[in-house]
Amino acid sequence: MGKTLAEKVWDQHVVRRGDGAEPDLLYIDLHLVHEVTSPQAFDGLRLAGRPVRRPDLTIATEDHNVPTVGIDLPIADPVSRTQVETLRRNCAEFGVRLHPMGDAEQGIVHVVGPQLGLTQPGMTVVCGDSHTSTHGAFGALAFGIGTSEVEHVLATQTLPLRPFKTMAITVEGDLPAGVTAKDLILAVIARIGTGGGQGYVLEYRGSAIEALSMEARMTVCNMSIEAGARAGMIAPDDTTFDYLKGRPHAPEGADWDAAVANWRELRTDEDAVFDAEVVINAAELAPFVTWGTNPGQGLPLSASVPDPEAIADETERVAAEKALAYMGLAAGTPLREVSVDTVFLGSCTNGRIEDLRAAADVLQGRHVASGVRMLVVPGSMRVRAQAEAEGLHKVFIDAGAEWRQAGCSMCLGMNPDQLAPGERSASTSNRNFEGRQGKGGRTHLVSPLVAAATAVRGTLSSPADLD
Ligand SMILES: CC(C)[C@H](C(=O)O)[C@@H](O)C(=O)O
Ligand code: SF4
Repeated sequence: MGKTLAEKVWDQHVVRRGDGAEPDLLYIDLHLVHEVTSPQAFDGLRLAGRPVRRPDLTIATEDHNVPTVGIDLPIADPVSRTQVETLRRNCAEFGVRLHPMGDAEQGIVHVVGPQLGLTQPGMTVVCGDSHTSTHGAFGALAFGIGTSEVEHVLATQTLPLRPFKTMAITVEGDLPAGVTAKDLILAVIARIGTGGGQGYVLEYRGSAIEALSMEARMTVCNMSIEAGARAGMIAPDDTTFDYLKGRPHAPEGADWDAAVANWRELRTDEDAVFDAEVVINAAELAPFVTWGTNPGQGLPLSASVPDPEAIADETERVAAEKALAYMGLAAGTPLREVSVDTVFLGSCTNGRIEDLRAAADVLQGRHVASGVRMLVVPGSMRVRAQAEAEGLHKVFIDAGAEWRQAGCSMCLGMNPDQLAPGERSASTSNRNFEGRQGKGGRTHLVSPLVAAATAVRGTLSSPADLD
């Protein structure tokens, strides 16, 4: 029987087979590190007197706790400052490459790896961060790990793991105009639920996936974790290779040719069998927004806030009632009439250059509605520099949006970028949990196109509503 892409990558990395009784021991090709989940791992190494086994396969960046204004000043918040200073000390002591605040390569860990060409097809990639699934867009097996696993990888460059199940998410057809990768993945999560992917590696495939750009593929894989999956993957193809070629860490010359030849083998075999399969018709998708407090509580923008009474499943009904109470929404309200205070464009889901271009395109010659604040936070300093080279920052500033430095920012509000209690945002990030963007803050997950149109109209909108 043939193998799936995930199984191929897995098999190529087994250092020792556990044969069921014990987990397999897997070799890790790339370990990404940030300030939130690494301090105890470095402490553990220090206590045991161990070095970092492969500093050359380990790279750190400051992202979660960094402010997005005044980055030349000391960080005001003592907890954030300690986190960042601890990462700096640990990286210096253990010889790990770090991109600190202000550095040209600093940014969100999942934006930095791909843009440097560190993330490559067929690799195993880990990070103490759930959205490591992003890197699966390159055909890498990439997943988040806990802090004790971070320590294990730092010490040994391996990880004990039990095999995952595999699920194909096959999306055929063409996405309608104005429908993006973000809408696609929100629709997938609404369909399979936030627990639907549990225990699985998802492989996104089909003509709609093949047609996506590399950055759009990252948006899709990024949110695999929001369906509960361990990882999401897409088979590498010419889109992948074109994106990688010439990046700082991509192979060169004959090594490049050899690498591409190997990467072309990284496809699910015709006769491979997935443990589960979901089929989606791209032509039926529409701009999607969430109305609730988990990423599966989403609907097309043209719909209305659902009525919990009409939900048959008791658990879902109770969850919907609770979500609507928190979100301050009444059943039956058209989603297009929901007004927001804040628009956040950024995060490892939608903080890349194509996302900024898409939003700027909508904002060009328009203005953010009065009473609405819009934060534009590039996913990395490199994205920021590129946007400035293209003049996108001018479009944002002229439209009345705030042009910020790179980081996670309002995606989770571990820095000063937060919603006040009761405030409502349209956000291009990936989680709408209670309090995620600030205590009492209410989050609607949207695409960059919807974010920009919403900023202009002040209510949840798509660019088509602006004509
Ligand atoms: C802080 C970190 C551990 C966390 C994650 O694992 O995802 C964060 O990035 C998030 O998005 O909630
Ligand atoms: S941008 Fe958001 S989801 Fe991504 S790593 Fe940062 S906090 Fe997590």
